[in-house]
Amino acid sequence: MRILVLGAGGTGGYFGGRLAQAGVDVTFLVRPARAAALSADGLRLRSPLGDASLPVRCLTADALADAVAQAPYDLVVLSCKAYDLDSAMDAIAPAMGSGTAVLPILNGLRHYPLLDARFGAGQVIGGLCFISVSKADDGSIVHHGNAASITFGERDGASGARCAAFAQACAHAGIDHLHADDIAREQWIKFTFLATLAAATCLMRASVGGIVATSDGAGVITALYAETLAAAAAAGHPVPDSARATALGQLTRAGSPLKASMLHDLEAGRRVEAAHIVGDMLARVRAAGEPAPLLAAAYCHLQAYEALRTG
Ligand SMILES: NC(=O)C1=CN([C@@H]2O[C@H](COP(=O)(O)OP(=O)(O)OC[C@H]3O[C@@H](n4cnc5c(N)ncnc54)[C@H](OP(=O)(O)O)[C@@H]3O)[C@@H](O)[C@H]2O)C=CC1
Ligand SMILES: CC(C)(CO)C(=O)C(=O)O
Repeated sequence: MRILVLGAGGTGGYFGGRLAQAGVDVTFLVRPARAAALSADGLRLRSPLGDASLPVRCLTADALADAVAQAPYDLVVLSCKAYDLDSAMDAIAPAMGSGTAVLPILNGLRHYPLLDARFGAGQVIGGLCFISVSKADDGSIVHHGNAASITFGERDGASGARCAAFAQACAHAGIDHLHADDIAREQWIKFTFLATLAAATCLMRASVGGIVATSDGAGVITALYAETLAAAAAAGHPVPDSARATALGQLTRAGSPLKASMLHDLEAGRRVEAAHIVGDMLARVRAAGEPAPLLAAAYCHLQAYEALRTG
């Protein structure tokens, strides 16, 4: 399977790097500054699952059409931030021939209608990932903790040769993965968990452990999670009881250092995916006719942060 990974930041750098390390045919589609750094230093991973320093193939958008003419890609793994989606879709467009699928691993759901409109729903696989990872100032990919998994599946429920081939590539690279038969269910389990985590940790500027150590912290997080569950139910994908229990356990664990990647971005003064994650969840709960005062407070806070950040 020939794979093109858009972006060599946290998630794309980690998963693409692990695939490349195992000898899978991977090329990174990156912007010029990242291409220069990757050509000079290779891709460096710092991870509890093993450090690596790898020579990797990379391309910039202007060279993609020629590369595709020589040999098309089977799969494009999309790992940009949501606010870069338009430019990322422009960049991958020359690779999106009729036999090429795109697998987004972004958080949230709002990118799917946009990808469908641009490339056709049949070419868009459902995906998500669980990992805590970032690109350090020196360009290396720093993985925090041991979790590093990808979940993917055809959105029409078909078993699909392309997902099977990607599952095989992940297995070959030792990447924890789930080829899901109901990807919408997995997406809603992740989206409700993540939107709660992002809203709570960004609003309180604290880890889960820091929040639940306060007098009402666990109750606030539980109430936030309940707001998001209403959106999942209204979408026809209610979060199963066992998944709720697991999520709430993680969201209210005493002493937990867990923070959303959005809080890491916020603490570093970077742009955040506020509209894509918390704002979109809020809109979905409201469209379902349910109250969402805590999501509204979190989204208000994030918008105020963005306004201050951009001056
Ligand atoms: N980080 C994490 O722990 C997790 C993140 N996620 C989700 O994954 C998604 C990606 O996050 P993350 O990997 O952290 O983001 P990063 O910002 O670390 O990486 C995104 C990369 O995409 C590149 N990119 C954006 N637009 C283009 C373009 N047009 N052409 C080429 N490259 C482009 C950026 O390049 P450049 O450097 O040039 O700007 C950047 O390196 C987000 O939706 C996030 O919420 C999900 C789970 C965990
Ligand atoms: C919750 C987590 C860490 C899981 O991957 C995540 O997706 C994020 O913080 O963006």
